[in-house]
Parts: sequence; structure tokens; C-alpha cells
Amino acid sequence: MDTSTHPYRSVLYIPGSKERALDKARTLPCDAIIFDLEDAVAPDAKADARQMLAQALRNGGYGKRAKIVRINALTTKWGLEDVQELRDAGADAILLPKVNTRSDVDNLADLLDPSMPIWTMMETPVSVFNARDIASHGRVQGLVTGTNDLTKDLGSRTRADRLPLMTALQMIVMAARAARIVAIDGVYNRFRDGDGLKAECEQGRDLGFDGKTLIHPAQIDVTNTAFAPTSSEIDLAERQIAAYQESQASGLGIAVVDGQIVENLHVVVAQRILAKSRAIAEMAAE
Ligand SMILES: CC(C)(COP(=O)(O)OP(=O)(O)OC[C@H]1O[C@@H](n2cnc3c(N)ncnc32)[C@H](O)[C@@H]1OP(=O)(O)O)[C@@H](O)C(=O)NCCC(=O)NCCSC(=O)C[C@H](O)C(=O)O
Ligand SMILES: [Mg+2]
Repeated sequence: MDTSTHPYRSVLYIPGSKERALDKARTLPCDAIIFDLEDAVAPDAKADARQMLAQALRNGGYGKRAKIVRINALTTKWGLEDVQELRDAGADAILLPKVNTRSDVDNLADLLDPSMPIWTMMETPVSVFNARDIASHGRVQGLVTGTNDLTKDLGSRTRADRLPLMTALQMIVMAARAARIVAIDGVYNRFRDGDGLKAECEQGRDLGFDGKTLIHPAQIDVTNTAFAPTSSEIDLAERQIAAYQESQASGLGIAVVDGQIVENLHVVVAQRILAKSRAIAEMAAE
């Protein structure tokens, strides 16, 4: 699934051990779900969570939401069994945490059907340095930023403006864009602080992320709004495309809309906005 056919504005983590949350997710208006077997699940609960999650996926009912399973790293004692239990359960992608290098992706790819997409957590300093290499792996279709682990590994402080993370955030977006894959921002931990979430979503959107990972259903609406094209962006995109087509018809290469030039590249951006808007409408028409 790419972002022109499927939106990834809101990507909700659900602990694989929480039956009630697994059930509730079937009704939540998020674009994608990360079913988590890693950090959200305590070591003693991992085996049961694996079984419960496989059953929930087989039962279905998640509609058009993209279903992404986050396994434990293959270097842990749980990783291999996670893959064996979940690879044929009906997920749309497998998300690998604590990735450092392209060979980590190779190790997972060897265990999966070639048609199963892989997403990677970008949450170690080494992964950020290797972002381009990881993103360009033929099996990788999405990068998910792990800002909590990055903050831990950097020894940085949590700041509202995310200044200590800015280089990493930009490198992750650039790697995803160079490889034409999906880029998702990290979580906002204060899940009852809607204003703080909104500000961080706007920043993530400005940076170029497709959406944001979430930890609580209360974060979905704010995020869906922040990562959707606004009505004025849609209106402008439509007028830019129309004006450009008109100028082409009269033999000109450039149009002017609202006092700004419109060239071919602006038309590409406008078309992308309209494609995203259509994908969101399609998602809502469930
Ligand atoms: C944060 C929470 C522990 C809060 O849980 P709780 O106190 O139970 O919340 P509420 O009582 O407000 O819940 C209301 C209802 O919503 C359901 N719920 C809550 N969270 C989720 C969810 N994530 N998905 C689906 N449904 C959810 C509750 O079941 C209630 O339902 P009902 O009873 O029917 O009304 C909790 O939200 C939580 O566990 N969140 C997920 C935490 C998580 O997944 N963490 C790991 C991922 S973050 C990460 O690892 C980032 C990355 O790796 C990095 O390094 O940065
Ligand atoms: Mg993490």
C-alpha cells in the first residue's frame, strides 16, 4: 500500500496482550494499526500475546486499516517465534524493531514470504546513519520513527520543539522520500495533552512525514486532521491544475494562481494532494 492509495495519517500501537484494545481497534478511525509484541508487552506475557494476536488477525474485522505487526528483534529469544506464528496470520506488513543495518532486514526477509512487506523502526543512532541503505532495501516499504528509543540512546532531553531529534527526523524523511516509501513520525507520550499533540503533528507534517504513531485512541482525530490536506490546500491544488492545463493549451509553460507561479513541479505537488484527499475519502467510505 502506498500513500496515494492508502493514507497513513494515524498509526495506532495496540499491545498484542490487551484483548479489549485488540477488539476496540476494529471500530477506531485510524488509518493503520501496529499490533505490538515488543515494548508494550511484558516478557512473561509475550507467548500468550503472540497467540492472542494471531487469533485476532485471523478473526479479522479490521476493515481497510493497514495491519502491521511489530515483532521482537530477531536477536531476542522471542523474535523467531513471533515470525513463525504471525507471518501467515493476515498482516499487511511486519515491523522490525531496533534495526541497525540492511543485513538486519535481510535476516527477516529470509524468514518471510517474498510478498510480505517489511517496515523498520528507526530508533537507534546507527539506524539513522544507515537510513538510506535500509530504506532502499527492496523489501522495505515503511520507516517508523522511534523517538523514545532515540532519545534514550542519544542521552538527549525531551523538548517540545524536538530540537535534539531534528537531524534524525529529517534524515528519516529524506531516506524514505529517496526510496519512495512511507515515513511515520514517533509517538507523543502525553496522550491526554491534545494541544501538545496537535503542535507535534503540525511539526511532523511540516517535516514531510505521512503520519504519526499513536498510543491512545484519544489521539486519532487530532492526527487525522493534521495530516490531511486542508480544504484550502485542496481548493488551491484544483485551481493550480486547471490553470496549468489552460496555460499549456495556449502554448505557455507557466501559469499564475493567487500571485504565485505554477510550474510542472507544482502540479505534481497539487496532484499528490488530491490523491491523498481521495485516499482519505475512500478510507472513510468503509
Ligand atoms: C497508555 C495506556 C496504557 C492507557 O491505557 P488506559 O489507562 O487503559 O486508557 P483508557 O482507560 O483511557 O482507555 C480507554 C479505552 O481505550 C482503549 N485503549 C486504550 N489504549 C488503546 C490502544 N492503544 N489501542 C486500542 N484501544 C486502546 C481501552 O481499552 C479502553 O477501552 P474500553 O474499556 O473499551 O473503553 C494505553 O493506551 C496503552 O497501552 N497504549 C499503548 C502503549 C503502547 O503500545 N506502547 C508501545 C508502543 S510506543 C513505542 O514503543 C514507541 C517506539 O518504539 C519508540 O521507541 O519511541
Ligand atoms: Mg522503541
